[in-house]
Amino acid sequence: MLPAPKDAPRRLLVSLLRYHKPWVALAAVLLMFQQAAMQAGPLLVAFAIDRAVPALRGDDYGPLVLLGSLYLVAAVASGGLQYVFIRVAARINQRVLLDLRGRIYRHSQALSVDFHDRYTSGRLISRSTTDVEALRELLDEGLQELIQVVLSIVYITAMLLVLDVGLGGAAVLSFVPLLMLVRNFQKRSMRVYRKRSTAIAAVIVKFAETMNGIRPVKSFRRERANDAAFAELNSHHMRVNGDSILEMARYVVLSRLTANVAVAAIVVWGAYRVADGTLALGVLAASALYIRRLYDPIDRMGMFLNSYQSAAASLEKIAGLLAQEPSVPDPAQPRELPEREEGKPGRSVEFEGVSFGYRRGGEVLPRFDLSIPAGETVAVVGSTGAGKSTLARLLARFYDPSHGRVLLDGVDLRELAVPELRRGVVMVTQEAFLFSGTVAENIAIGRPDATREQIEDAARSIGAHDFIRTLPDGYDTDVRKRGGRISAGQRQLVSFARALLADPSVLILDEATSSLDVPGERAVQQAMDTVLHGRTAMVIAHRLSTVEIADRVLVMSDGRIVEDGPPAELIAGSGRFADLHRAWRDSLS
Ligand SMILES: Nc1ncnc2c1ncn2[C@@H]1O[C@H](COP(=O)(O)OP(=O)(O)OP(=O)(O)O)[C@@H](O)[C@H]1O
Repeated sequence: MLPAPKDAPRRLLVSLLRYHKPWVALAAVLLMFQQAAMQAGPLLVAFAIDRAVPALRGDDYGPLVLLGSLYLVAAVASGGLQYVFIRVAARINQRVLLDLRGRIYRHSQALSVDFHDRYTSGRLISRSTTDVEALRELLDEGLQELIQVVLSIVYITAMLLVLDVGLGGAAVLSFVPLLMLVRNFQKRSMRVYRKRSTAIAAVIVKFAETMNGIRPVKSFRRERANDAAFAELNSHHMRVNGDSILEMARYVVLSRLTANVAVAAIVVWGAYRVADGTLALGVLAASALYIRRLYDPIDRMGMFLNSYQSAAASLEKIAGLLAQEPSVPDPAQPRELPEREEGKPGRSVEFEGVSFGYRRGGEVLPRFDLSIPAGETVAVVGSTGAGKSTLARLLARFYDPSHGRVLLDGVDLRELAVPELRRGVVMVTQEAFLFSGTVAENIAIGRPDATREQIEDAARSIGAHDFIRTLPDGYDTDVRKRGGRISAGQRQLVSFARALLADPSVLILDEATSSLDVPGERAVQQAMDTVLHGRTAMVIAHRLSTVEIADRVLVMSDGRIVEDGPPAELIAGSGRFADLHRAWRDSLS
């Protein structure tokens, strides 16, 4: 679980309700009047028995008619107030939930890549679905229950004391064991609810992971193994859920038993006193009704505690998530990039005394310096795990270096204003991800204000225009609906068109490892030439043809740059790259 300050859940709830203070106050006032109207009933019964019945014997109908009318008015008022209250409460609750879901989304998106390396999307989905749902239950039912319970206890105790101090006092005393039960239930159920929230998150994580990786699942025939793993998580969730129901059942049974014993004792005592003549019959009848009503809320208190504990466990998790700070924060005093000279291609990049390690694990890139002049295309090669992607991610500022600085035209990336960084450096990743929306929208992601003409121009320059036109709705084809029809090579072309339109000064390209058919490969190669032209570029190269168009090659091994020079020079030498190049050539012949 993510760490959060101890009172973070409470503070989160308060901050969510902060904007709705007047409405919360109105809801509280409505409930106060509603409860007063509701609790007037037994008192009116006492008057009816002790006053109206004797008056009736003297043919005086007045008191009975009055009491009957009052009873009716109280019942109608109670119902009417309850209706208005429900509407007000729904208004508050829906807005609070809207706000919370929005906060979770915005915050999760703002957190840095290293957070998402650790915290799976399944867990995030669980936070914004089941955990928000737990809060909804608390707000929709729980809080209303709580206020009603507290108010009815206060009103009823006051009524009982007014009717008869002895009976009232006895009823108050009987609350001591009940409160002890409540406390005990609260402690035990919190543990269970924490476990339950984790268990349901595990179910969702497994689900999301399987469906995200459905292709490898199919190709490795993982269905059975996954079914077994899922069944285990699913039944664990069921067991933990069962535990929470048992806790509730235990509480309900014990509290009812205690309440019934108390009612019996008080009624027996009251009956003796009526027989003695120290208590009026109407007062006993009203007291018995009130005492029943007094203990009724104890069950409902259980319901409230149930939803409260469940919501508290969920709020704890949500608060933990919201307390996370981005590890790659926006600069406090953002700096602009210097004006670009007319005709100068791209911007210069400088890694100055940089070293880096991921949060989990040791140092991946030991201290190094690297200078890339503006307009240069650098191909980075090396064996798997050598640190090529890590180098690229530092330049894209997915992570900040542990030591040293990465400079763009002399400005530290950490100080660079966010829009400048967005325009300055763009990374095209291997998977060429397409978002839901049309092809045109996908191309325009880096420049939302682009006109249709500019979008089509970019696609044309990349060589994607012809295939896009053959799609069912051309540029307006929804990529998710037709996702299956856009091949890997075409997806890459779309992502190149996107990069070309965004027109960054520095382009980082993680070349796809998956090989395409020969025409597809050629099209992608040409598109790459176009997109790299006129800017500074870093390409993680997996193809010989890519290396050959680079001005310079960096060979990486174990996080170090072991060779650095123009491709022709390195090929002619006797180093690692020359070996690699020979192997490549051999594989082509
Ligand atoms: N998110 C991460 N968290 C922790 N360690 C990581 C992370 N990403 C990469 N590493 C580690 O950093 C080292 C360098 O990885 P990197 O992905 O930069 O290599 P690469 O040269 O790009 O490899 P490939 O060609 O296979 O993509 C590896 O040892 C890897 O295990």
